[in-house]
Amino acid sequence: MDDPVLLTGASGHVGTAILDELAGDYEWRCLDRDPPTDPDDYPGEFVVANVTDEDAIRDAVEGCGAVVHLAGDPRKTAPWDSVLANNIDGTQNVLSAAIDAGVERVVFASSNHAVKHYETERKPDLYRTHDDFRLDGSELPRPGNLYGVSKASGELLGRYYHDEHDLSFVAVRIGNLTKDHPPKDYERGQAMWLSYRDCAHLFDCCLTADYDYEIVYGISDNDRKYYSLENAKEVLGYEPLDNSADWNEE
Ligand SMILES: NC(=O)C1=CN([C@@H]2O[C@H](COP(=O)(O)OP(=O)(O)OC[C@H]3O[C@@H](n4cnc5c(N)ncnc54)[C@H](O)[C@@H]3O)[C@@H](O)[C@H]2O)C=CC1
Ligand SMILES: O=C1O[C@H](COP(=O)(O)O)[C@@H](O)[C@H](O)[C@H]1O
Repeated sequence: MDDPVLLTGASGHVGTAILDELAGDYEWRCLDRDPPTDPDDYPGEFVVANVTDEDAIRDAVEGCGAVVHLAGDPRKTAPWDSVLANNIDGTQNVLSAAIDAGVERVVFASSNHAVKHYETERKPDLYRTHDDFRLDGSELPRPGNLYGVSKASGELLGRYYHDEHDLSFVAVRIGNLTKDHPPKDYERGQAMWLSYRDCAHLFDCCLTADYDYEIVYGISDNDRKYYSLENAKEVLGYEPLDNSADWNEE
């Protein structure tokens, strides 16, 4: 990817995990609604803008070859007015501007909460190693909250822009990104743990592989798991290094 990559929500946890490893690998254009404490902490240009601001997003995406779209309200308790504006309208603005600017691919931060109700009738067994139930990305969403509905909506917007405008789009249903070690005393979190370095590697794969429209799961190679990594491995070349079982905290 020679053209700039727009990274929305650059100041957050996922943005930090990506930039920690990949700051020097792309020409980044970072964007966040909050100004950075120190712009020198970020590679390239830093754009302060809200993804709900159509004109600002059109300017920000100009000349980019790809967008990694992370910005949004990440709270699983987020109310409808917030996810409607920040997550659904914001994603529509980003995708629409990307198409008009000729952007080739968009990588979208979706979530485990888009499919959380698959767990309802299977927990806690599906969090344990003896259970071989897997979601593989081909299933319909079953959101666990309005935040999950907004993430499923982002996936659907991507589907539309792929089919209508040939945009390469991948939705990464991120599990539980936690720095340094898996969540403690939390089986579900251990089953969907995503380490920082695996996160960066997965988004790197999303920026380099060839695909049309994909939904992949973003977790490390945990012994406990109920999300399949096959699609991410086969389509994107994802090779995770971490496994929550290595921490032996269960
Ligand atoms: N951290 C995790 O384990 C997971 C994260 N995700 C998704 O990944 C994305 C990033 O999550 P985190 O980095 O954890 O969240 P975060 O809250 O740490 O970072 C989000 C960033 O986006 C910015 N932002 C929020 N609304 C914005 C708007 N309207 N316009 C511009 N910037 C805006 C915030 O200022 C913040 O810097 C979110 O879309 C979240 O839903 C999905 C699943 C798991
Ligand atoms: O989508 C998200 O998921 C993670 C993990 O979910 P949780 O139910 O284990 O908390 C969450 O931490 C993050 O805030 C959210 O954006």
